[in-house]
Amino acid sequence: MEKRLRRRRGGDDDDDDDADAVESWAELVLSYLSPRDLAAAAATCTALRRAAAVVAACRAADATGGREPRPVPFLNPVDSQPYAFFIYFSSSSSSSSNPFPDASGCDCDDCAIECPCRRPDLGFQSEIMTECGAGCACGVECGNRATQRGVSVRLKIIKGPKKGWGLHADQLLRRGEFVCEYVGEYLTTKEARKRQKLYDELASVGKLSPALLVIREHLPSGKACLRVNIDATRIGNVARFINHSCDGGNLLSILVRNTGSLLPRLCFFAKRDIVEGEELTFSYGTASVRSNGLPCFCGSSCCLGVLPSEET
Ligand SMILES: C[S@@+](CC[C@H](N)C(=O)[O-])C[C@H]1O[C@@H](n2cnc3c(N)ncnc32)[C@H](O)[C@@H]1O
Repeated sequence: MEKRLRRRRGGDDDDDDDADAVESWAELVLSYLSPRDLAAAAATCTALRRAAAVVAACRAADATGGREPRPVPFLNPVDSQPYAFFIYFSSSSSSSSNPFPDASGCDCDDCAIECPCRRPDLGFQSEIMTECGAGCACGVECGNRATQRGVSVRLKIIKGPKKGWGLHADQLLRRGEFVCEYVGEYLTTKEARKRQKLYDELASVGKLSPALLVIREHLPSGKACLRVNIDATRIGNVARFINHSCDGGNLLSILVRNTGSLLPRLCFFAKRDIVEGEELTFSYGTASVRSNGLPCFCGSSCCLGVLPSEET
């Protein structure tokens, strides 16, 4: 950041000490400010205005802020909004180091060949997959941790006239290829209900694009159901930009459970070959559509006209 700032200023030697001080903490502080607060900070002095411009340009150039293997840029052919603001949390957060020494895990020489963490009856197209976890001896490069290395395919976030920002492939994605995890805050159902109410109010007047997902995992007994609430509205990753399609979309959503973990993670894989530039979509669900549902603009021939929204 410091180097970039200096380059942008053309190496002026007459910048005062205050400006240098600003540069040293600008990235740390300004990159956490909302666009409104960033603009307010920029209005206070020249040094902050320069620093804020760099922060804004960096955000637009890479939504991940360097936290994924590849940058994911924002592109906006619709209006002047340069980026969408949220706190980025990397999908590679599922650590391979073991914070719980007693946690169960495998000790294989090569998990890609045979591994107790891998359920052989499950695989691509199944609704649930299992991967090595924090208690396993293997590292992040293990062959049974395909969804734990972050977003390694090329993606871009493009704003559309009706659906807002959407996630697009920026390369050919092969059928079955891992795309990204749906990263966000895991909420209790009580908190999810509280937030959903607020989000509905804000969304109905166009002030927010909520990204609160409710997942239900039917447990093997068939008698119980685990409800998981993931809210990517304020804290999340690129998956928070995936829009809904009534035809089910081109992404397959699969629950992935790491050995030793109670909660599953929701991961997206290419359902078929997806060409460069194509928008990535999945179905938000066929659950009962609420009367205050937002209009759906997925454009598919089977569009219901209203966004599915689960009763929370
Ligand atoms: C998870 S966010 C997706 C990213 C969002 N488009 C944005 O700009 O941040 C979900 C929100 O996107 C919009 N959205 C998603 N799919 C849509 C669709 N098919 N038609 C209209 N709006 C859609 C709705 O506002 C929805 O609440």
